[in-house]
Amino acid sequence: MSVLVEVRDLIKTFGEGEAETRVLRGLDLTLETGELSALLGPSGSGKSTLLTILGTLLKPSSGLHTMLGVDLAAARDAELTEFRNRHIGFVFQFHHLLPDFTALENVMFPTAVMAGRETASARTRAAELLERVGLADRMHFLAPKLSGGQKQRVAIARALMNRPELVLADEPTGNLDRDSAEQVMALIGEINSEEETTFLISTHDENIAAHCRRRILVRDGRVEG
Ligand SMILES: Nc1ncnc2c1ncn2[C@@H]1O[C@H](COP(=O)(O)OP(=O)(O)OP(=O)(O)O)[C@@H](O)[C@H]1O
Repeated sequence: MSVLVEVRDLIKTFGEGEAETRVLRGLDLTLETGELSALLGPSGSGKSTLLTILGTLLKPSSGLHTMLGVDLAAARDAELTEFRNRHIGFVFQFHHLLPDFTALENVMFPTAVMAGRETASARTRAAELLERVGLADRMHFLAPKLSGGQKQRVAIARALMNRPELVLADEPTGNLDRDSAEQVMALIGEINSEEETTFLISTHDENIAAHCRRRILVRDGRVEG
């Protein structure tokens, strides 16, 4: 295994002066390639803030953050955007699918839009991914015609479109019933072992954490243990 992500002495504060809140307080974390980890911790402990920083959508106040050996804490915004598009996928609690488009278009669009055109290879890749997540027969359904679990599987396919090394998931099953949540986690487990994609999944649900090989507990802005 090799180191994919490294975070050292990460500090994140919001606000200034008397209103300053220190959310991450010297957090250390290493993620190895191919890990499937649950990110656990009490509400307000800083899990979403950490995921947002790891996703390069938010800058830390200080500390070291590297991924694939690139110093992201020092990178400029344009570099971060490029890096994020190439190497990181996101799955959120709410799927954020575009309602006027089909499952296939929802998976394909982010990549096609970035490339400035709808490429044949993007369409092929999107179709393969939808097959992979068990939605070959739903490809041409408009997003609102899919069930909650199916929408979340489309969101997973979309996150994998650019073959990211890291997928960050913030409560990905928080909006699903128990059976759909289990299916989504089983799928994540399969993709993780087949493709060595590293997953970091924030959750409050022990049943979800049980699918993950590693547990990372955040408390008071630090990783415990
Ligand atoms: N933009 C912001 N401005 C000010 N405070 C913020 C901001 N974002 C988060 N916080 C604060 O940071 C703390 C940690 O929030 P965060 O969302 O990271 O926690 P969490 O562990 O993900 O919680 P939950 O499990 O409830 O989702 C909270 O006290 C929150 O109020």
